[in-house]
Amino acid sequence: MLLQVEHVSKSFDQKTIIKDINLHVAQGEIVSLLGISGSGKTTLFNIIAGLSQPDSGSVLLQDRSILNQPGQVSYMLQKDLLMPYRTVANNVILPLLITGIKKKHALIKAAPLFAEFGLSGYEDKYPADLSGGMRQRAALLRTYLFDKPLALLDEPFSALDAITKRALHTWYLDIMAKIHLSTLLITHDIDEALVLSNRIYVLANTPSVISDEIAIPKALHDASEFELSNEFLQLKRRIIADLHI
Ligand SMILES: Nc1ncnc2c1ncn2[C@@H]1O[C@H](COP(=O)(O)OP(=O)(O)OP(=O)(O)O)[C@@H](O)[C@H]1O
Repeated sequence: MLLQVEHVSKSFDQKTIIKDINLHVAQGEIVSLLGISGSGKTTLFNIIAGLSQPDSGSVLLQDRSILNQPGQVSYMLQKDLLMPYRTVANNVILPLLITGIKKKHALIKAAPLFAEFGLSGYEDKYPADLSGGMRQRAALLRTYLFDKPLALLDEPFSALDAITKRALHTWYLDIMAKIHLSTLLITHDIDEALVLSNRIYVLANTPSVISDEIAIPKALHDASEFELSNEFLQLKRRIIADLHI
């Protein structure tokens, strides 16, 4: 198993936020953690990223504990956080520069990926020159270049308008089919979770527990117009019931 989160609990100021969380991500899977705002998604994300310590429980990456060890997984935050004064290329290659690769070599290594990520011709532009969707693609490319076994994406598409978001979902599934980046995706968007994930964990109740786990069969994703199908609606109803909304 790539990632195993076992019996993780965390409180702030004597208030338990997440309780006895168990989840896993297998190699190549896209798994969503779905919960309403304030349910503790970011709290769990920070624990997996090694930025925060749980009160109890363990986090294993490839069978090795990564508790309190930042830098073991790559992550992308809600806001893309590209540096405004660096060109797109210079933003994207940061993970390579951090590992000591020379800028010239980093640019050579990243060059073919600009086309893959739909950023050809924008290498020398600045983040402000890009659309919101392009900025998210650049941030995702930067996350990918961290070259860690697992990527944590915290609501990567939440700041986008509905049409751009839908286009980016299609793009995301295409690129994932090529790069097979194992991903734990945090979202509060039920449709997004259903469209993008192999499996979904629903975070609900107070304190938050994993209240449901839903596998989306590949055949459903492959079907045309999955989003308009009865199966989609049934799964959405189930999640709405899980979330008590
Ligand atoms: N460092 C902290 N100190 C005190 N309370 C905190 C801290 N971090 C988070 N919390 C509390 O934990 C709860 C869960 O917050 P968290 O950010 O994990 O939720 P979330 O599901 O990611 O929400 P959103 O979708 O709005 O980002 C909130 O009530 C928040 O106020």
